[in-house]
Amino acid sequence: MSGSLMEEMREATKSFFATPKEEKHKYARQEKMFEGYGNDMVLSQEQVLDWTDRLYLTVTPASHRKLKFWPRNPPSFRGVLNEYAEATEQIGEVILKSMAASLGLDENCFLEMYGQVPKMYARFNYYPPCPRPDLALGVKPHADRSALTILLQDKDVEGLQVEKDRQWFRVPTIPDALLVNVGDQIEIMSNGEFRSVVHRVSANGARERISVAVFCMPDKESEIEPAAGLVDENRPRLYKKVKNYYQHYKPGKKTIDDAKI
Ligand SMILES: O=C(O)CCC(=O)C(=O)O
Ligand SMILES: [Fe+2]
Repeated sequence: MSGSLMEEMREATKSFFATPKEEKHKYARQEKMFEGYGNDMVLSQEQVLDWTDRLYLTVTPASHRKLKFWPRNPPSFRGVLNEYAEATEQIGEVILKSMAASLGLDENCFLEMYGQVPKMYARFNYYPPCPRPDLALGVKPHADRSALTILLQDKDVEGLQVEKDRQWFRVPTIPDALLVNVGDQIEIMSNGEFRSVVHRVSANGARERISVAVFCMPDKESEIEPAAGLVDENRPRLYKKVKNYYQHYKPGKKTIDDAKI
């Protein structure tokens, strides 16, 4: 993907979040629905909210788009997102093939489990400056329920952190790079060879930050499970067969634990 397309996507995202709130509310998500503009879905009174505003859209297949949630302002938004989605889809495919091949599997092994109608959702994240960054997080620790997440980070402002060995490590911003996170579904398909990464976003006292996460997902009718080539007497099967995994979310729990044998 060209650096200029990344920059156009960042600019369109910033411009959307900078429009007046009446404009953004035209795309507001309905209660209990994930698609549209808003913030955290409130599932309990004790819930601590993330310090962020979001816009959540289905981007592929094009026939599943709900255009009523696609911003008209800035006017470039829809065209840029369309182009960005096509480029991202191709990158996702190349990475899935390479990941399968790197494990000695047929390169189409993961793609075949993806089924007929793989999906991509885009989540546009806006993190306003936070008066008490010591008390809040932009996004709480979580692992993505996608297969892969292709992340376009802010060009200037850091915030993302990944967990390894019970420690948090900051992820630097690299202007012309996309960051690819392994999600839960690749962990399952690879029988744990690739691990879904736990990550969070810190709050920033001085500067706003944006990011665009594209979640790549198998068809919800498709069953996914550890690839047969990765299971033998020395490598026991670690995960069950799952379907429509994205909907398995349980607040406060690690979704992947449900899939473990
Ligand atoms: O803002 C970021 O860098 C990460 C956002 C994220 O983890 C997500 O949207 O799932
Ligand atoms: Fe995430």
